Amino acid sequence: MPLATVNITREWNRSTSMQGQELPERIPTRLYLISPAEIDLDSFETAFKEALEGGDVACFQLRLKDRPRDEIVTAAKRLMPLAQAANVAFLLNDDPQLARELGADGVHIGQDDMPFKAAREIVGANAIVGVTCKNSKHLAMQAAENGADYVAFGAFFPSTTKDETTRADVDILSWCSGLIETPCVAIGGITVENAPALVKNGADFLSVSAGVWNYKAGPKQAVRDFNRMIDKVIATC
Ligand SMILES: Cc1ncc(COP(=O)(O)OP(=O)(O)O)c(N)n1
Ligand SMILES: Cc1nc(C(=O)O)sc1CCOP(=O)(O)O
Ligand SMILES: [Mg+2]
Repeated sequence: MPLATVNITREWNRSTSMQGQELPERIPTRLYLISPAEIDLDSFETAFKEALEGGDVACFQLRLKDRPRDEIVTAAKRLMPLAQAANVAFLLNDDPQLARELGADGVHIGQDDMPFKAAREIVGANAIVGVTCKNSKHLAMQAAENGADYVAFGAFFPSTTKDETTRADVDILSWCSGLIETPCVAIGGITVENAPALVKNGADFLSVSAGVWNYKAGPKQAVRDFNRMIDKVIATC
């Protein structure tokens, strides 16, 4: 399985403070893009290429909900090479078996999907397996103990992409980044304008769909503006 060289890990840079102690510096939060639930492949491929041209993106998740398998396969075969050529991890939503068959870099599973251990068994130790934890510290600790590569909290804001969500508070991001090594992903209605609080509170990744694909100035400018916002916020941390 071609594994993108992107590591979903949180490493701490170290710098020496004035008093000579070592202080960890924040690794900048990174973007994790999610496809719309339904796409026209030709026009989305154009938008996807534009987003990748806009700047740093860590991951992309293909999340075609309730679409025929052959449509998902066709989209993955078109989009995955673009992602991996740009060193962006390509994840599939919901379906570990299909992720493995497609040679994806990983899979995202929620609480109503296949259990983590079964998913890990299918995709193997080298693939990325992320887990939805909504607003639950218990789910996050359980996923981390099981070996999840990231835990996803949300929704932090109302989402136009997913109807049924559980509201999460930014405190869970600072709790997670202060307690567990597993990287934390923030998701749900995230925009350039409302994301600073998520970055400030320790989100390792911002998982965004409409905030990029529906951005007024286009997906390339969206990625650029998200990264500029992240750099600005991290500089003040
Ligand atoms: C990064 C990320 N976080 C959460 C989700 C939601 O997953 P799930 O709860 O399984 O809901 P669906 O996306 O399957 O509708 C996600 N996909 N990605
Ligand atoms: C896929 C997904 N999961 C969520 C959760 O709360 O678990 S919110 C969501 C949709 C993310 O898209 P947008 O950035 O357009 O809100
Ligand atoms: Mg799911």
